[in-house]
Amino acid sequence: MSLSAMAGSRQKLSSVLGRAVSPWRAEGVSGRGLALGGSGGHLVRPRTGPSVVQTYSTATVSSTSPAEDHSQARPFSDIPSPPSVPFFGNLFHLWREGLLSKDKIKKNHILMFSNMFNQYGPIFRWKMLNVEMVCIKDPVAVQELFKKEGKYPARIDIKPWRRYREISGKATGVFLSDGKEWQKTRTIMARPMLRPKHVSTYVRNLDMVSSDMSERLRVLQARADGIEVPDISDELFKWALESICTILFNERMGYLQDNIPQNAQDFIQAMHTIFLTTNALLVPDADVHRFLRTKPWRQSMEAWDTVFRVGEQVMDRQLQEALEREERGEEDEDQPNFLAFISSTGRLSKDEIYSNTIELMGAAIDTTSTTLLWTLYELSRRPELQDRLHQEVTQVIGQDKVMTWDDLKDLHLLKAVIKESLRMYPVAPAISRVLQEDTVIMGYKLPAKTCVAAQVYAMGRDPHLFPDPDQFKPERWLRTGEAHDDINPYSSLPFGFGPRSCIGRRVAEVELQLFLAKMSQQFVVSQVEPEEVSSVAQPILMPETPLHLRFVDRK
Ligand code: HEM
Repeated sequence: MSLSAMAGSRQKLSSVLGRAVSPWRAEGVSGRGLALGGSGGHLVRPRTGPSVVQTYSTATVSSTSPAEDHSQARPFSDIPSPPSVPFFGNLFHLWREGLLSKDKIKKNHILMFSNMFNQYGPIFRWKMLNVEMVCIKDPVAVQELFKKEGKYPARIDIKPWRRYREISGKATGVFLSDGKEWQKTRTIMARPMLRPKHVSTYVRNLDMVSSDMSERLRVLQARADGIEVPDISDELFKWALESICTILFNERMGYLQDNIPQNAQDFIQAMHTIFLTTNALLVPDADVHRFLRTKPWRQSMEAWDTVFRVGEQVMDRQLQEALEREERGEEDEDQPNFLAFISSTGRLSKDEIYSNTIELMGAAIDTTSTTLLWTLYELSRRPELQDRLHQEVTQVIGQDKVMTWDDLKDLHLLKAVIKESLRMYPVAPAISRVLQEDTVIMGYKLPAKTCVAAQVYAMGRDPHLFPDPDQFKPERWLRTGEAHDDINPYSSLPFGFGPRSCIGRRVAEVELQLFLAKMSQQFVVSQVEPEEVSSVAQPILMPETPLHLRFVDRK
């Protein structure tokens, strides 16, 4: 398919680049709706109708409709909370409990949130200086929260990231914008990112990426002479960057090799720095760090500079090459790509196109690669599960065939493995919404602007919601599984929910499916020294210690 075929409302490439060339036309894609459900017809998926069976039973107050009655609702101050003092809130209590030390903060998805639910029940509030939050882990309440998120759902403000845009004059992309601006951008980007018709066209290129990745693993394993593949997370970061760039630009970047361009390495490193400094910058407030020019502030700002510098270079080159091809009258694009599509709509400025594309590059690396890492870790502990996966993949795809979108639909066990991995290790341990109006949740009156966090990690590990929550059991997601009907779909929402949910969900799922299918065809993965690995949230949920994995060829 040519670039012209991807174009929308006749924007000229010249209007992105400032030169005169022929207009791009749009492909007419119909249908609507976001990727709310799982990916396989045989998997349990969130339902949007009335609440499903509530399996959580420790709620001290009713969480459903009667409580919506504002007149009967209890005041905000009645919500259980750790001991608090005026202005400082729970600061001293949390400090006394040791939850604010650098090491403990990383474990707070367990130490603070999971434990406080045990202590206070399925809803509690906490406050530290200017940050106040209500945490919930009742799936029915989570469903209520999303139902009431309003026309322009908003997450908690990640101030340091937003400040960078303000200071540098860069446009705000879909992740950080709110209100009408968010809605406009989201509507434009949802088409190439979420519609199956678009996403299915990325499969061919992504299949090549996963084949190359398998080859790379084979080479690295041979070099390691039967011992672990060194720096497996670094390899997965490169895989994630190669995958997303293939989707965004329809071009292979060549990142699956030993020496990748310094720019790409800088980009990956800068994204890690941005995540690693975020928690520190939120307390007491990003502006205090800015005023004092603290180390995390400087590191974060430099990292954003790097992300934009590299991202802009990549995009300048992509647009320039596209322009030159058009000027030569070449119709050499037989695959759609994201950049061509959003440029062609004519509804985003060049700065907005750049910021949004760079945000997608950034959002795609640590999320997808960490999910893959956790999945490999769990698979390495279940050789019999790997055999069943191998069987499924060889039955559906065979040994060498190029994988297609239709093939992926039939990989039910593989999809259940990914769902289970995300239940136990959700990249984002919590998902927040800032209430747009006064709202009653679980029988309490919450004023507008309250930040409510659905604690995804805590729900995923709740034995009332998932029997044996610390056991990796993909079977629970299969229709043939014994307990699947009891799973409340709102109890595992690793990609969030509703119109503000992860826009990269479908592409992430396809990338993971292709990688894991190829890997199951060809390798058995094992841990060099089997060991338990625990998680840290920084703020992405990552393994606390490096994983030592070995990939043994099945041939
Ligand atoms: C396993 C991989 C991934 C996970 C678990 C994940 C998870 C999430 C979550 C939890 C959110 C917040 C949703 C909400 O507030 O309801 C989110 C938002 C977002 N994600 Fe992902 N993500 C993944 C991969 C990706 C990829 C590959 C991309 C880019 C291609 C991406 C781009 C974004 C963007 C742009 C948003 C903000 C959307 C908006 O505000 O409208 N994510 N993601």
